[in-house]
Amino acid sequence: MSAANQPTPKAAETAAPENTLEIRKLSKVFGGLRAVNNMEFSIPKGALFGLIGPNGAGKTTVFNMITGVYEPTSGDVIFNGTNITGLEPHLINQMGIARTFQNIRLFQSLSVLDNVRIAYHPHAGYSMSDSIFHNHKYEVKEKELTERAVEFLSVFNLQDRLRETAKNLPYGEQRRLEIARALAANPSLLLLDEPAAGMNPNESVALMDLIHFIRERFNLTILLIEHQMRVVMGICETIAVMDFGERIALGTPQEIQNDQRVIEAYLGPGSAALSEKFKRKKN
Ligand SMILES: Nc1ncnc2c1ncn2[C@@H]1O[C@H](COP(=O)(O)OP(=O)(O)OP(=O)(O)O)[C@@H](O)[C@H]1O
Repeated sequence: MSAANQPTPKAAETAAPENTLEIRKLSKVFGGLRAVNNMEFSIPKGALFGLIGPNGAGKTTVFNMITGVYEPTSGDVIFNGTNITGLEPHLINQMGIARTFQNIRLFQSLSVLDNVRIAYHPHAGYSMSDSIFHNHKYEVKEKELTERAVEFLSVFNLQDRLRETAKNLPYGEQRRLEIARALAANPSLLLLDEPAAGMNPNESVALMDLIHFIRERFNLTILLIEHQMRVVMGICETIAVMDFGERIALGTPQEIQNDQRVIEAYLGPGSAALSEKFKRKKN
């Protein structure tokens, strides 16, 4: 769909203004497979919200519908009171939603600095002809852009890595750089897809600190998919659990850990009853 043919975002009449994101009866069907079925949740401004579930539950498909990668089969995505369902990914990004990916996506052969400079470029403030003729305006704006990127990278403790090629960074630093790149677009909602995947326990703890830090520093609302339970339970205030495309539970980490359907989804049928028996025996 071209930008000119994009549906105009509509104000959603009933959206609660304090919610940054509302997912309403969202479904996605691939051929015969209902990957997401009537998914619903709301994320208040400033919250840290977790989306979990076994492999293939539909979590990434939800992310892809929020960010415009997939058009929902039905249902709505409301962002800051505006219906953004079906808009192109770049428009959704410009409106203030940024994401990271399950498999880190960086410009692997570029430097750390250039990875962030590229993310800033849509806001560079010079025209195509300024850049072709390398005029004074271009030089000044490029210098400003580099200074901003350096300052920004120091927030992520990557200031000593500016000239390093992205692919040569240790894994934990590549994750930090990916988050920095996403935040360079100045979003208000950040979607993190399995940020702790492949991390050792020390790196996971550092990541949890970083997520708390960026929420405060950049005034963010954060939606997180994560398989490492220690990370999800440790930082999320509310968690939605999916299984076979459906929401099977919603609550605080403590509520989720004790939910029978969640235990069965992760451990198999009958396991909730077994764990109850075990609890009673212990008592
Ligand atoms: N583009 C697609 N075409 C067809 N089927 C798809 C497509 N994308 C996802 N699916 C299917 O939809 C279902 C949900 O996939 P999804 O990737 O959303 O799950 P997930 O919960 O993110 O899993 P994981 O934790 O393993 O990443 C799976 O059965 C998957 O095979």
